[in-house]
Amino acid sequence: STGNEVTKPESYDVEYLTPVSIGTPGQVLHLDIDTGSSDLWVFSSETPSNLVNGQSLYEPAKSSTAQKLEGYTWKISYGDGSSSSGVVYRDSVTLGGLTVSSQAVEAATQVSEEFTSDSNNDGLLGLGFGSLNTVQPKGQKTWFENIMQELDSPIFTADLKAGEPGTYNFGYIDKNAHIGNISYVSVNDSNGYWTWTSPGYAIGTGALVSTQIMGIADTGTTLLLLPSTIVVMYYAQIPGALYDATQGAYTLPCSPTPPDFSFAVGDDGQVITIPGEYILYAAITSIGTMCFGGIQADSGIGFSIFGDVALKAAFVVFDGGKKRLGWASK
Ligand SMILES: Cc1nn(C)c(C)c1CC(=O)Nc1ccccn1
Repeated sequence: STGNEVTKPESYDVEYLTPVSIGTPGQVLHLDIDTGSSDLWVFSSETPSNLVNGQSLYEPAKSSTAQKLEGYTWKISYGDGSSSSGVVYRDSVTLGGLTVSSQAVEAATQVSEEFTSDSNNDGLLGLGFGSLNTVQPKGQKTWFENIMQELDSPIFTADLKAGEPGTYNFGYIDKNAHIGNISYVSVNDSNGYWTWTSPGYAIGTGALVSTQIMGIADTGTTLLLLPSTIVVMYYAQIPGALYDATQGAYTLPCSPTPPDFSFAVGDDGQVITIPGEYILYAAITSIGTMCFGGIQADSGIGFSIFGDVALKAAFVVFDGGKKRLGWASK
């Protein structure tokens, strides 16, 4: 089988939300598909109402196929400081027309302020590796791990776009969605992430700098987080760009358009180029002259993060069968 689903960007492309149907009859929630984590958790009837702010709720009591996993709990914290926790059900979960009849659905009984204030985000659907799942006493498989063997090919693809809806495909590669070859690189899943190594980068029209950048392909992270040395080089090319200690981030003039940023993939010379305009995020001054930078340092994380800023410049194949990533321009 194969499937596909549209995913829509929130403002400034900070996240992409995808309709997912849970339970019988189906309860449609809009989830943040996140290749950087492996829990499927949702706002629910068990989320204290003072922590709910417009989100849709999964109500297991209204699903004839919901089964409570007694004594099972989960608790997750993300690198940006956000967190959530709760209890666990098993229920039917349909994404892109593909149904897993017995998927662990983690109902939140606690969510941090970042999630409460994100009104359109009803939860996360992790597409990392199962080893990252936080359910106790027994870790649960992701939706993709559960559907994989039904798929024509054990893969899914991400085609995120700047300021417009994109697509997640399951089980097949849409040749019309990319331009030129797909370059594949091996993935090291030992830390549960889609971890790969880029052999280099280029700033604007500059020459490729050969250096290894080890990072994760993470649809659930907004920005491109890179080694500080590279980030300093990038913003040094932009008059007026500066590190804003108050924001704890690099900022740059909202105009003119900043230089493109390219990263290499594989040993066949494939390069993904991020247009400079993708690097301009929200204006941080009321007079709107300085903008938040889409490239920031990965300091303290231990690896780089190829988040949405990078992913929306590419067609990306997440190959669960061969544990590899495919990158193509589009
Ligand atoms: C790992 C990491 N360190 N730091 C500073 C950041 C921003 C990350 C990535 C991260 O937190 N991503 C995320 C957040 C919420 C939901 C899903 N993904």
